[in-house]
Amino acid sequence: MSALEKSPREAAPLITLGGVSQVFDTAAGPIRAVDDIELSINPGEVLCLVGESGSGKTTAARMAAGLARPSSGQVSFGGTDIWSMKRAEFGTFRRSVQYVHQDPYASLNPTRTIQQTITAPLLKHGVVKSKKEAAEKAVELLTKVDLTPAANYLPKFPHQLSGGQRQRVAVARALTLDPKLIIADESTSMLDVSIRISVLAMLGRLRDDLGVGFLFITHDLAIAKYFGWRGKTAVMYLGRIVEFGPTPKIINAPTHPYTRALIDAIPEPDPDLTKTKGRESLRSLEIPSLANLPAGCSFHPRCPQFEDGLCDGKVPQLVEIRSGQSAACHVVARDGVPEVHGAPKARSGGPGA
Ligand SMILES: Nc1ncnc2c1ncn2[C@@H]1O[C@H](COP(=O)(O)OP(=O)(O)OP(=O)(O)O)[C@@H](O)[C@H]1O
Repeated sequence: MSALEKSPREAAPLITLGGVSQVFDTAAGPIRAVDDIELSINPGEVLCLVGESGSGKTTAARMAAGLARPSSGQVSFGGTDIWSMKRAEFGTFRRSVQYVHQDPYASLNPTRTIQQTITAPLLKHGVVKSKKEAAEKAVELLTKVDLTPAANYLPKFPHQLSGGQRQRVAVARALTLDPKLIIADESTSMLDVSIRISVLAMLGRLRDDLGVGFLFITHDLAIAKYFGWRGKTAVMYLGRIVEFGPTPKIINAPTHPYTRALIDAIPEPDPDLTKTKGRESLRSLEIPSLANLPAGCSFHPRCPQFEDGLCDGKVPQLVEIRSGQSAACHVVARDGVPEVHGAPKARSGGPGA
C-alpha cells in the first residue's frame, strides 16, 4: 500500500487528485506548476496545503475545485472523474466544492449589495422558493459568520465593509449551497493579525459545527497548525508534495529537510514550533525557477543534507518514513530523520483543535 492510500475501513474520499499535473506555457518555456501529485480529502476532513509562494498550491486547488483542467492525471469526486461527468453531475460537484479566495474584494461583485450577493445563488439553484425565504436564509448565513445584527449588513456594498467583514461575506456566500468542501485559499493572509485570528476562529467553528471539509491553503505552517491540527498537512515545493502526514506530526516531528526549513523560518516564538527547529542552515536561499529545475530532487541546491550523486540523480518519490507520515527525500528514506528532529514529541492538542 502506498503512503497515501487509505485502509478499507476509512471513509471513501470526497475528492481525489490522482497523479495530477498542470503544465503552463510561459515565455521562459513550459513549466510544471504541479507535478504528479496524489491527494485525497475525506468527508469532513481538513487538509492543509502548505508551501512558499509559487509552490503550486493555488494551481492544485483550482484543479481540485474543477476550475482548471489538469494537463494529466485525474480529479475524482465521489469516485467519478469530474472531467468525464455529464453537465448536471458536474454542476452538483461544483456546488459541493466552494472556493474562498485570498482577496474577497476581487471576488465579490462591487455593484451588488450583500443581500443580493447571498440571495442570488439561493434563488438561482432553487435552495429557497421565494425572495422572502432567501432574505431569511441570508440573515441566517450572515449570523453564522458572525456578521450581526445581519440586517445592518444586508443593504451594504462590499466597499462599505472592512476586509475581515468582506471575507466573512465570501464565506457566507460559499455556504449558500451547503457545500461538502470549502477550499480556503490564503483566505486570511490579507487580514490584520487580530482580524485574521477571529476569521480563523469562525472558520474553525464552521469546520466543527457543520462537518464541512476544508482544503486549507497557506504559506504559513503556524496557521496550518492552528486550523488543521486534527487534520492532515501536505507540504509542497516547486510543484511536488515533499511531505505528507497528520498535522501534529508535520509540526512536531517533520522529516523532510524543506519542512524543517519552513519551521525554522517561522518568526513567532511558538514553543512547539521552536522545539522542532532544526538549527540547520540552507545552502542557498534562492528558489530555482520552475522553467529550469535542478536534476533529481529540486530542493537539493538548498538542502543541508545534500549528497552528491544521490540527491542530484533521480527525483525522490514520497515514501512512508513513520506511520502515516511520508516524505520525498533520498537521504531521509535511507537514513531516517537526523537526531535533532528525532521521535515525535508527546502532544495531545493544538490551539485550533
Ligand atoms: N495561468 C498561468 N500561466 C502561467 N504560469 C502560471 C499560471 N498560473 C500559475 N502559474 C505559475 O505556476 C507556479 C505556481 O503558481 P501557484 O499560484 O499555483 O503557486 P502558489 O503556491 O499558490 O503561490 P502563491 O501563494 O504565490 O499564489 C508559479 O510559478 C506561477 O507563476
